Amino acid sequence: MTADATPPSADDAPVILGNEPGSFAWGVLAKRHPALVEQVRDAFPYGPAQHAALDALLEETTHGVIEPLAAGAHDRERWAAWGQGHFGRSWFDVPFLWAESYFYRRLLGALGYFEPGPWQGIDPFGPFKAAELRSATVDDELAALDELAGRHADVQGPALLGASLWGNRADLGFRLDSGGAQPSTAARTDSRLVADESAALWSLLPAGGAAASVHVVADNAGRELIPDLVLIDHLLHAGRAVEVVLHVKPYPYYVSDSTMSDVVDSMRRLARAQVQAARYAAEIGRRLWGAMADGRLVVRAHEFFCAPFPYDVMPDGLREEFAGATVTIVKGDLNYRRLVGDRLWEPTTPFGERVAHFPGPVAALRTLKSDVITGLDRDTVAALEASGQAWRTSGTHALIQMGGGP
Ligand SMILES: O=P(O)(O)OC[C@@]1(O)O[C@H](CO)[C@@H](O)[C@@H]1O
Repeated sequence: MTADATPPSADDAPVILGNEPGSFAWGVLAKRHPALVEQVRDAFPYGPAQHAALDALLEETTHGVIEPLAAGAHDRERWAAWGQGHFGRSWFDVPFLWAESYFYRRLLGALGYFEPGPWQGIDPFGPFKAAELRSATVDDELAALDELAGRHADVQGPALLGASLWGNRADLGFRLDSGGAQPSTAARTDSRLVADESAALWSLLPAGGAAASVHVVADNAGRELIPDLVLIDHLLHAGRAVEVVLHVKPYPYYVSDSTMSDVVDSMRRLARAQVQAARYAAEIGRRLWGAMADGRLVVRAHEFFCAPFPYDVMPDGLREEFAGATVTIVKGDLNYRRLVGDRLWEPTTPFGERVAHFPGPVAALRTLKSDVITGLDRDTVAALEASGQAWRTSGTHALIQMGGGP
């Protein structure tokens, strides 16, 4: 990673680019994206036009320069504006956040996702998401919920928050780098929270308080979305919240990010868990179904969630929505990068300072899977650095941080 030539202000840290060989960002562009193109290619019986488009995308992203969207693309104007100054440059020389986001838009475009025709709306990551949802690991995780049935809200709440937090480790893009290995329970128990401000979150959501409006900005489908939904059910059922708004992506993104159809699949998986003798999971599924029906749980898919920008430039409509929330829970690594800015911050940069732009209280729940980090105390940073581990990027560490505007 190197500094952008023109950082917005002298006080800001360098914007992350992908042009330093060996860096995390470089690895994503040079290795993770090409591997993903091949995985997707093998997962569907695509025709010659799609294969040719994938070949061209592979060549462009690894050796070429960034091309604009094709004439006639429904969002060509929008991306032309979003990408000013980037077209014609190497994919490695523009902000990493922008390059990744545009890569997913282009990958879907190459497969005919947006065009009227037989491939329109077919999620290229669907087979990977479906396999995860069918897995025995999910059976076990749903069955384990029975242990929480009937327990006090103060026991359920922290347990379910932890499940939602560590669910973020189950990220299909991340597994492209980890040889397809599922994160093991052993790895999870070795893992550490580098910051835990969950007490401040719970203070906004007392059980039985029931006046809160909670927004949840979702991240991955499957093994992350299920615990997110279970946490949402807990907030509603324990009277910690009167309504929850769940924000998902408008189209498939970053491999496993949740779309509306993933919400439906996860809710079905919960509601049908009875057959795996996971009774409490099934009860939760039915309650969530009911909450959707009576409007206490609402799902939204704003286009900004697939935009290549940090959240400090979110559009006014979205800003107003978050301003009305008691708290917004923001899940995952990418959302964290967008929340604090995709820059090489000093790890001790106060998180609160970085998210002062957010229009209301915000809680970040994230396992660490990229170089961006803020809000750590000096001792924690020293211990992490001394550990010799790849603590920033390996997903072995996690955080819960609180901040936000008025
Ligand atoms: O947002 P998530 O699912 O927690 O993580 C997304 C991720 O896997 O993708 C990016 C690299 O492609 C990194 O920011 C991060 O490692």
